[in-house]
Amino acid sequence: MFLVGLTGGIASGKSSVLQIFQQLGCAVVDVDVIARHVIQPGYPAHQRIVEAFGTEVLLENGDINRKVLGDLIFKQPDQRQLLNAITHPEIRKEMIKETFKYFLQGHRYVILDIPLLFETRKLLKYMKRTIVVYCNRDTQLARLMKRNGLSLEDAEARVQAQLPLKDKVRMASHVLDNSGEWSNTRRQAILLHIQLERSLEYLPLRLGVLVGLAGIASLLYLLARCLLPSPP
Ligand SMILES: CC(C)(COP(=O)(O)OP(=O)(O)OC[C@H]1O[C@@H](n2cnc3c(N)ncnc32)[C@H](O)[C@@H]1O)[C@@H](O)C(=O)NCCC(=O)NCCS
Ligand SMILES: Nc1ncnc2c1ncn2[C@@H]1O[C@H](COP(=O)(O)OP(=O)(O)OP(=O)(O)O)[C@@H](O)[C@H]1O
Repeated sequence: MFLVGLTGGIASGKSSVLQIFQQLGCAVVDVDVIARHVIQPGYPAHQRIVEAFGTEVLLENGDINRKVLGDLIFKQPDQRQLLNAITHPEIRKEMIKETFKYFLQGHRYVILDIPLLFETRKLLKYMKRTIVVYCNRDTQLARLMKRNGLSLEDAEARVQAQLPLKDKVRMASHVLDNSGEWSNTRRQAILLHIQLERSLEYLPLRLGVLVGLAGIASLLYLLARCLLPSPP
């Protein structure tokens, strides 16, 4: 198995592209979904967020008020770092669990949608390939304002909380241009999936595991022969 990191800018179309890969039967991990999960009431990150940001970031039912917390962290880099320090370790633990599950199921590759892959860089070394979902800045802002009901100023603050998309494009091994029609993006994603499915990059890890298992089996066999009495 090998890992493919999918990233891009806010509202550039990562989740939409991830859905295509999922429909094609790929193993996918969505970090935004995990990020929502680990800050639910009862999870350690929830308590730490309340300790750090106060009860003002809570809704009446105890859930995190995403709008209030978002407005806070997208405009203040120090607050953003604080939230990242609380949430990212919890997110990474869940990602590892989900990825390992796919490994056991025998998938050739797993696509992980990691919005901040190039910003935090912690997981970059584990990615055999990286995909950036790109769209031009005006389209990005327009889609973000429409989807989240944001003003231009708030949308720009969110875009600026991340590395410029053009820089991410330069660092990627594959780029999917999602500036145009949806059908066009879909075509690009399908072609990339075919390419990834044909890749032999899954073999080293699979062979490594097989060799390891064979080694353990041989050891157990030798041990059994030494310990068990030999037949008369
Ligand atoms: C601040 C929160 C509550 C805002 O929630 P909201 O529903 O408005 O946004 P959502 O979670 O859907 O995220 C949308 C996008 O915002 C961007 N984004 C989210 N968090 C961050 C961050 N800390 N820094 C930069 N960009 C971010 C990503 O592109 C993400 O895909 C939420 O994003 C959050 O808990 N963020 C911290 C966890 C995190 O870093 N997530 C990003 C993936 S590691
Ligand atoms: N090719 C497209 N044409 C028109 N609208 C699109 C296209 N691609 C995505 N969108 C719309 O743009 C918005 C952002 O897309 P999406 O949620 O997939 O982005 P994202 O990168 O996952 O966002 P985030 O960073 O916030 O998680 C959505 O409302 C989606 O429906």
